[in-house]
Amino acid sequence: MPIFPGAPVRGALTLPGSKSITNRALVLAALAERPVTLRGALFSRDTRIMVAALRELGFRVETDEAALTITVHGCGGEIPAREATIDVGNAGTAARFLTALVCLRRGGVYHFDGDAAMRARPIAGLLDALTQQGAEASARQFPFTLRTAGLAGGRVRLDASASSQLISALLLVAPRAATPLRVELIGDTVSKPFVTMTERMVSDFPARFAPHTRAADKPNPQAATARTAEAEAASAGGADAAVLDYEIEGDATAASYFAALPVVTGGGQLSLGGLKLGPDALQGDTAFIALLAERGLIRHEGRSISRSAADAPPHGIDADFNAFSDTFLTLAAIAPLLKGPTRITGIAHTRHQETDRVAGMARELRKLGQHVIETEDALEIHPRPLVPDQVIETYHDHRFAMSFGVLGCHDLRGDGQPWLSIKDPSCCGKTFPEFFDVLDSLRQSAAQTAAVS
Ligand SMILES: O=C(O)C1=C[C@@H](OP(=O)(O)O)[C@@H](O)[C@H](O)C1
Ligand SMILES: C=C(OP(=O)(O)O)C(=O)O
Repeated sequence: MPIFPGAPVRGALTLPGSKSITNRALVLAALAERPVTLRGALFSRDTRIMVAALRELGFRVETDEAALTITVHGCGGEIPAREATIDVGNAGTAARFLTALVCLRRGGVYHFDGDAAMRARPIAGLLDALTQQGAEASARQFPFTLRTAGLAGGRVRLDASASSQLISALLLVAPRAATPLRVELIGDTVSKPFVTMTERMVSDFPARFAPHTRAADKPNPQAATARTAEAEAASAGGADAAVLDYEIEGDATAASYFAALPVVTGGGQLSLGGLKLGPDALQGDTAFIALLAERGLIRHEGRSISRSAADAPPHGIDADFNAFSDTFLTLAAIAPLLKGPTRITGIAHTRHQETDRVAGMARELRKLGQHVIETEDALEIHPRPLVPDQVIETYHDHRFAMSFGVLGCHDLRGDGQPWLSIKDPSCCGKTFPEFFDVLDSLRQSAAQTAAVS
């Protein structure tokens, strides 16, 4: 698909719901003792995979895509289906969170598989930890069958150096273990803000249960009191009042593309609806916007991102992206337009994501004429004149499609004509199905503004 470049963007857009928050909230709601409605939920391939899997496991889940709501009828920590086949696609969150979730059931048999890419993604560390709790896995990567034994709790050793999602998976189910689960980490932790997000969501979720208590076999006086209070509130307000609401933040990783856009189109101003900032915000990926603002590439005030044609030329950035690595591709893709080299470190773990992102990014940038130095953990991009008329390979990775989609908005030849094409742009459906429509409508409104002024 050719990308049409645009004039300086000006306008407002609403971000889709966060993938990470939606998929965590779906799991927490499935574990809750009363129904929860997620509002502003993301509807994309990754969240549909999670919804389908929860239904496969016997949970009642109602979706209303027009209203962006999903209502989950949780089963208080029980997993209804004793046997199920679960397809996790290429959704890391679904793959890791569901593997841990099913282990709450004693005597269950669950068959897991995913896309070809998922068969190469890390899961062994989590399976090893769950094995310490009595589960038996037929293999140490997808596909595998998991025979489950419930979660007894106690000490569990976990190697999560490949992905923070392995930690989050255990943290989401830990409060439902029969006794406290103590996770001892072996090796380094990557993507730390996502672990904090999990901890905060587990403790703040509206339909929170009393930790380490299974209603059926381990009554706890405190939990019983909480449940009675909830039941009274529900009967006083009628059936609808029993449904709790949970608001999903706009996706901060998706926001990175629009934060980069004014740099690419030579200025403009965008308002990012749904972006949540401040101490209550859950997503560490907002650090990307702060980084661009701090280094003078954009101005940033609340939800507004801007850049004026009169601003100093944007310079290359040297930064450690370990904590917000999904956004490194956004910066790497626009690095050819920056003055001087860009150096991105802390990204070795992204070699095991949708694709080997470090190698893939180096390959695509070289195709565009850039001088790229690739090491295990880093990329150094030295800008060179862009080579037009290239087709960007996306490797089934939404972030390649969206990042290079943003670069393509730069009017390289100054004639408003496409100079870059994206192969398989629909892979952005993993987290942001409407991405290219939003980009196109911003381009059209920028063109109208340019024609009027
Ligand atoms: O927990 C999460 O929601 C995520 C954690 C990160 O993965 P890793 O911990 O594998 O880096 C991130 O890249 C992914 O998009 C979402
Ligand atoms: C790494 C990503 O996804 P996943 O949740 O599949 O790990 C991502 O969205 O960039």
